[in-house]
Amino acid sequence: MPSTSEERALSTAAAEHAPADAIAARARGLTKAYGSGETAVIALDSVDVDIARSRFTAVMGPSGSGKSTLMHCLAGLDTVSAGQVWLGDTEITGLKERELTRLRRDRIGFMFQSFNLIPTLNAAENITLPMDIAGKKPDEKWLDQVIDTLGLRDRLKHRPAQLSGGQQQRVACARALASRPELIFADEPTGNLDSRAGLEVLGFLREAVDQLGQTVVMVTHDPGAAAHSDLVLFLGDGRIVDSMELPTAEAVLERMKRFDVIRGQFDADADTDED
Ligand SMILES: Nc1ncnc2c1ncn2[C@@H]1O[C@H](COP(=O)(O)OP(=O)(O)OP(=O)(O)O)[C@@H](O)[C@H]1O
Repeated sequence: MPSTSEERALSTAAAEHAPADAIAARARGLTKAYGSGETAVIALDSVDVDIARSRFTAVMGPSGSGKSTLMHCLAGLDTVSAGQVWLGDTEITGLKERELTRLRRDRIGFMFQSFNLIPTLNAAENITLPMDIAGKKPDEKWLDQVIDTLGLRDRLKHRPAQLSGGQQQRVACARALASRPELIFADEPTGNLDSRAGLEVLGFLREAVDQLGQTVVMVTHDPGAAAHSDLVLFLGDGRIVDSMELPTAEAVLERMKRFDVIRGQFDADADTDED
C-alpha cells in the first residue's frame, strides 16, 4: 500500500487510468436548490464529480460554497433538485427513503465534528452499534484490525465521558470503519480537536486508506488537514472550481488565498456595475 508521497503519486497516476469500478461514488449534473423563486439558493450548480476508490479526497471551499450539501447529496442524506448520483453501480437518486436508509447503513460510514457517540454505551458497544441495529455480525478479524490500527484496544470498556476528545473521535472512526463500508464521509472530523489529537485522527484516516484500502471523503476548512488527502476538490459558489493532487498545507493555503483575491475582484466589479 502506498505511504510515501512518491508512492502516492504513482497510485494517483494509476487511478487516472483506473476502470469504472475504481469509482466509489459519482455525480453528474448534481444540482441542489433550497427554496424557490426569488429567494432560491443554488447550493450546488450542476456538479460533476468522481470519487476514486481507496483514496482520500478532501473537499474545501469558503463558508456557504456547498461542501456539506455535496457530501449530503453524495451520501443520500439529502434529495437532489436535478442530476444523478451513484454509489458504486447503484444510482441513489430516485431511491425511496427506506432504501436510502438501508444503503447508508450498509454501505456508508460517517464521522462528524461532534463525534455523535452514545454516552451510555462503552467504546466497544458504540463501535458495533450500527451493525447491531442492522442485525449484522461484525467480521471479528477486520474489527480487531481496525481497533488495533486506531489504538483502542485498552479503551474498549470506557464510556465516551471517560475518553479524551481525540479518543472519542477514534471510536467514531472505528464505528465508521466497522462494517467495512464502501465509502466514509467525514464532516470536519478534526474541528473539535486540538492540533495534536487532530493530527492523530488524520493519520488514522490516512492509514484506513493506505493499509485497509478504505475510501474517505472529508470536508474541512483546514489546509493542514487537507494536506493528508490524495486530492483536494475546491468548491466555490456551488461548483468545483479547482482540484489539487498530492496537496501540501502551504499549496492549499496559497490556492485558497487566490480564490479570495478572485472573489474580491469579482465582488468589486459587481459593485462597480451596480454604481
Ligand atoms: N436547509 C437549507 N435551507 C436553505 N438554504 C440552505 C440550507 N442548507 C444550506 N443552505 C444554503 O446552501 C448554501 C451551501 O451551504 P453548505 O452548508 O453546503 O455550505 P458549506 O460550504 O458546507 O458551508 P460551511 O463551511 O459554512 O459549513 C449556503 O448558501 C447555505 O446558506
